[in-house]
Amino acid sequence: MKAAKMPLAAIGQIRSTASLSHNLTQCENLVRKAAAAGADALFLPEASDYIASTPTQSLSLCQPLSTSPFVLGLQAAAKQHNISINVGVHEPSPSPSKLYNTLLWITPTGSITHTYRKLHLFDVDLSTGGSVSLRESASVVAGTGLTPPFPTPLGNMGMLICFDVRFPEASGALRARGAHVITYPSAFTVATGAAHWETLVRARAIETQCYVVAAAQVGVHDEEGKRESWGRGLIVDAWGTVVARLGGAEDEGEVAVAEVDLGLVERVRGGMVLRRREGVYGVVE
Ligand SMILES: O=C(O)CNC(=O)[C@H](CS)NC(=O)CCC(=O)C(=O)O
Repeated sequence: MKAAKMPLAAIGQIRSTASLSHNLTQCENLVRKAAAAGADALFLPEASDYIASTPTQSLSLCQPLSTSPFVLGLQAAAKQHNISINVGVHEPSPSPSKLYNTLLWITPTGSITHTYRKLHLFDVDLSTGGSVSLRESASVVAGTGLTPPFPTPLGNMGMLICFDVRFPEASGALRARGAHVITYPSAFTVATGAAHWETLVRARAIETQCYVVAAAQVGVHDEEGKRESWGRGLIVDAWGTVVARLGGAEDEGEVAVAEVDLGLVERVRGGMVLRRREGVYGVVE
């Protein structure tokens, strides 16, 4: 008997700028490529709608999900190509001076069925391993909770964003609530990407025994050259093996695909049971 076809995941790599229409065109091209490759879902990076140069510009570009031409355009593309889309965007918050860093799940009918708002904000001032100074909290307000994993054609989906990858408690909680796949759309800096990106993504896959899908922004986002992202999107299986990978700037506008084998997830989990100990982790003497 022929084995049932496994679901196929695609990651897409883009270089968002402050032009929403340019970014939508890039993403629509990736939807076409992913659909042509037979993918069931396309995973796009964090902040696919735009990357601004200043907090003021970011606020001025932000639109409600229900009227954003970027979001509406991707909903239409999902429907046209009969594919699910996971995409990071900005979303207005109740505060007039802050927005949310939000992740959307769009179904092949074009509906937004699940959202997640980034919990951990990237406020850093680094001198080790390159100089990085970014203050996400200047324009972003953190979300207040995890989105429980939900069923998709690829298995139960857990959603997190970028800097969240440094907090294993978050991915661990999603695994405990039934995730088979965890997504981390990202815009890693070049300095921290070179030092940590692949190690962090693979570690989250290994310890949660989940597939991890990590689509990434790549290249220089602004004319002044102030923001540059590391790229190198990855799909990692539940054993920690990299099953799809994109490179740096040469892979702007590219997709990479991998099958999601839920049988592998079960075999990895059954063969190595990561049983938590009760009553010990909360206490450090
Ligand atoms: O600014 C936007 O609009 C989009 N958001 C981002 O690019 C965010 C916040 S500045 N970047 C990260 O979280 C990088 C994390 C990172 O690089 C690390 O953990 O090392």
